[in-house]
Amino acid sequence: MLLVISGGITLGILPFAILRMMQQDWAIAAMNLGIVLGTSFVFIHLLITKNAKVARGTIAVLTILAMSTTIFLKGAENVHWVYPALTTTFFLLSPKRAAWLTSVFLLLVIGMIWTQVDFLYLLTFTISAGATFLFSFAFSKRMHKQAIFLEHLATTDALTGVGNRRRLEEKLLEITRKIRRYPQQTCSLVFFDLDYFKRINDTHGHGCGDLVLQRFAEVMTSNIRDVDSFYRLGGEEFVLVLENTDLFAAKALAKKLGAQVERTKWHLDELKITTSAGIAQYDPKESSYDWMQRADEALYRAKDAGRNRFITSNDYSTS
Ligand SMILES: Nc1nc2c(ncn2[C@@H]2O[C@H](COP(=O)(O)OP(=O)(O)OP(=O)(O)O)[C@@H](O)[C@H]2O)c(=O)[nH]1
Repeated sequence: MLLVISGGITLGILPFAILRMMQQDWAIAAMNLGIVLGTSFVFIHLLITKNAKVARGTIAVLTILAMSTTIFLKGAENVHWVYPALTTTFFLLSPKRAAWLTSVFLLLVIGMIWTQVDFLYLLTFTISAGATFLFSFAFSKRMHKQAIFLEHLATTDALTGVGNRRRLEEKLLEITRKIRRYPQQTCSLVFFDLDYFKRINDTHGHGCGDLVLQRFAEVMTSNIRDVDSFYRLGGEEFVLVLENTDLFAAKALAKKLGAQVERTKWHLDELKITTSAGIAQYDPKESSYDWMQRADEALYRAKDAGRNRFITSNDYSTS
């Protein structure tokens, strides 16, 4: 979308820039050229970095600058360009940033046309532009809230409230990018799985199993650092992401958490629950998928070795 907008503006404004130069209307030609350069930069930057934030900010600022310059050079008869500039800015930026930028813009425009129009025109313009500002702000705020809510729904496990597989994949992508850039940093993954969970469902019912999963997630999240994060991969399989933690420290923590789970009081006194874990430290040469595969393989080994075990990818030979 932003690629189309920036590419479209570049191609749309370029002929006008050339036309103005031929007409020797240098001020407008310079402004048009500035827009063309700015949007070309956005287009190329977006293609290379895929960073939409910079693109949104740059297009919004260019829009405001272009409209202000037009009104400054061509006078109050061009003041109607304020309305699309307001809605465009609220479309591109967060409600707060857009409100700041457009407030400054509106004050600037009022300052520029002040002496060119009569009082009634100025009043009408101020009220209509103010109303556009307010409705754009309210609309943008609502959209922003809904976007945050939808993002939360799409990345949260409904039963336990911890992040789901999608959020885990986003996190791993962020971490693998960071460690490839700074290879001295470490990060370890711990795949946790409740042992014989099917028996709990079969003996006490699915509802009891659900309560165990919820309590398990609570126990884990309340015993890790703020920088660590915990996710449900699906079923009774969970993943702990430990930043700045090597394999050795991750194994020690996994054991500690496993012991904590064993000591936990569940809603039924007779429940005794243990966990198994597979641990792998990130190797900058591998993909996040391969990293997860190694932790999963270690978990498989832990189950195979009798459960209630904590095994790292270095504890067995892969050859
Ligand atoms: N209550 C509940 N059960 C679930 C949920 N998701 C998956 N399960 C159940 O979890 C059980 C997992 O069983 P298995 O894969 O055999 O694992 P297990 O019994 O823990 O055996 P090991 O992992 O080998 O120790 C299955 O019975 C699933 O139906 C859920 O959201 N709630």
